[in-house]
Amino acid sequence: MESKIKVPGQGEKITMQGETLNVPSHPIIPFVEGDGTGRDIWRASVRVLDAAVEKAYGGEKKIEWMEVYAGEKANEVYGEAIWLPDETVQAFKDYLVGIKGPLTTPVGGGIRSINVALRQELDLYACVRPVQYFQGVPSPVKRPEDIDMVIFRENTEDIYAGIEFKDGTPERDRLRDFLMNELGVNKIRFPDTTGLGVKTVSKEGTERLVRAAIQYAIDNGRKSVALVHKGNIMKFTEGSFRDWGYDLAKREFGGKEIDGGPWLELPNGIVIKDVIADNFLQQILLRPTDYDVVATLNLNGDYLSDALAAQVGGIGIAPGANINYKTGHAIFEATHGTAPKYADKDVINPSSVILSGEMMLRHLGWNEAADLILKALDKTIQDKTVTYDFARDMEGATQVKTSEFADNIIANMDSVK
Ligand SMILES: NC(=O)C1=CN([C@@H]2O[C@H](COP(=O)(O)OP(=O)(O)OC[C@H]3O[C@@H](n4cnc5c(N)ncnc54)[C@H](OP(=O)(O)O)[C@@H]3O)[C@@H](O)[C@H]2O)C=CC1
Ligand SMILES: O=C(O)CCC(=O)C(=O)O
Ligand SMILES: [Mg+2]
Repeated sequence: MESKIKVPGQGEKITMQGETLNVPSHPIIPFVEGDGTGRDIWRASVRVLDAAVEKAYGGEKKIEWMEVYAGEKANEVYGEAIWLPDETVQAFKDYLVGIKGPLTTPVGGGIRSINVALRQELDLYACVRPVQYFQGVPSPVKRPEDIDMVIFRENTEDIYAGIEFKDGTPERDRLRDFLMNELGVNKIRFPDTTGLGVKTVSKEGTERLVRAAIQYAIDNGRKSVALVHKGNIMKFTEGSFRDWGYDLAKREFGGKEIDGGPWLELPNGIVIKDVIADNFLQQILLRPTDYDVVATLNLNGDYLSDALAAQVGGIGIAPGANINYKTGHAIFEATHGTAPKYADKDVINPSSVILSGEMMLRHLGWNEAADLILKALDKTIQDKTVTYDFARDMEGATQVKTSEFADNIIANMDSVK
């Protein structure tokens, strides 16, 4: 099939030297615009990212953007029902670092998640979602400023991986019969209408995620890493996640038991602890300062990241990254989805993708441009010129469009520099 990707005439690939990224001054970075509100958000975000780089480096550095296609736009561009073209996956592999907007996944039947597929194809095992509060953002809790957490969500395993068999299919019948006849699973109801899913959690998958979380805590001077799980019920998946996490912290990071365990303290004072997921959900509302870096399984991480985002103002301001720390592959993306009811209305909050871009710039070592984005976004919120989601609960706010919000951030870069 003829390639639809136009490689920019200028710019170079980002490469990996050992375990370090080698970033040219004009890196080629693939992007997927995204479905639904992705279009408005990307249009606004790319202007903010380019302006930050231009203002921080005066033209010495520049991102050469390369559009690659996935989701609904891939169907349009390739002219058939192709959701994730091979050349898109290959481009993310070849160029190492990319960014994407949200992509639609139908509920029930239809295609499986392209977002999940990309994470699996590139083995982007850590989904890193920082949750921080920007002063002035309306929040449903009394002290949102107490929330400062970074979620490390395992990104390639668990029930989220989609090993499922629909009721009434021969595959479901075979798996059910195997469970009942070969493994003696006969104490639960198994009506014919049962759908079956498989939850996979491995030691290797757990260790590389927990290792990344602890390393992040060490590198960033954080206080604790909490292993969040439902290991009392799912003993050999979520329970093992907890046990393997503690073992790794002892073996590789010198963790010593506090008062006979299971909590540990690392030589630099970082506490490794664990908490059962339902309890965690109430504690983050009541005592968020008890939590800092969080390491958790895939589905828990999905739920927790939206819940925590709500506490600091909503998923409109919740960024993220999907990273493989060994290969250097990374795709940055917001926590939220396509929010289809707002598509093409130029109203949605672009902050999550802008902040995902900010994380990407920091990942490249372009901290000056990243800092500029944070400061300018902060000022824009302080000025109370915000999109509908913040304006509806912010006294004295002026509601602006997605594109205007981006204009204001760019304009504010000069005053905060
Ligand atoms: N990584 C990805 O690509 C993801 C894709 N999805 C997919 O997106 C589709 C829609 O999912 P859905 O469950 O509705 O979740 P969404 O995250 O798309 O939207 C849920 C609600 O969150 C609020 N919201 C979302 N984005 C923003 C934003 N940028 N600014 C302000 N508010 C925002 C809106 O709330 P309000 O109505 O209050 O204004 C919106 O109605 C599904 O197909 C799903 O699979 C979902 C999550 C991640
Ligand atoms: O892939 C999807 O459609 C949903 C993904 C999601 O909710 C997430 O990554 O947080
Ligand atoms: Mg989600």
